[in-house]
Amino acid sequence: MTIYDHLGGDDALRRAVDIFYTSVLADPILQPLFGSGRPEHVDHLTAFMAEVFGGPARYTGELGGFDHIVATHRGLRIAEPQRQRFVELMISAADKAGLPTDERFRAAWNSHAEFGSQVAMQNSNAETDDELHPLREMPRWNW
Ligand code: HEM
Repeated sequence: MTIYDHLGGDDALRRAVDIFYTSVLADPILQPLFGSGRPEHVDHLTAFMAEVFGGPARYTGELGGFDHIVATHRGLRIAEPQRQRFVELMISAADKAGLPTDERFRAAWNSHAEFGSQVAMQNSNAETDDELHPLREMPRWNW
């Protein structure tokens, strides 16, 4: 079974991402990066994470794929305290959304947040293509 199926599929993932995004927009450290928010963010982040966790590849097929997510983060200049807060809110969204609590799933969820936020932060601060994170394709999380 994929991580995506284990966590409850699209409904459960979307619920967690929705809670996460609401908490981001209410957070004094993160909100300045996100402004007043974008209505499509929850859908796009849900699609991205679904694909990473073994669900449908809609982010690659319909939403611009990996190159687009790199481009979106470039120039944001994410700082380490913002990256850490992002991870904390992602972890707490899993609790609030009632996602499974088994250690194996939570380790996957948390490590994805940690890794993805490192990639996003590096790409957000890259001034040349050489400074981008070496990851060049959608990551895939497996058990
Ligand atoms: C696991 C780590 C991350 C993932 C999976 C991720 C994913 C995404 C996705 C899917 C989008 C929307 C792009 C689109 O429209 O297709 C996005 C946009 C954005 N992300 Fe990230 N991101 C991550 C980390 C971060 C971090 C650490 C920050 C800042 C602390 C950040 C800040 C932003 C901002 C400001 C936008 C643009 C606003 C928007 O499109 O709503 N991201 N990210």
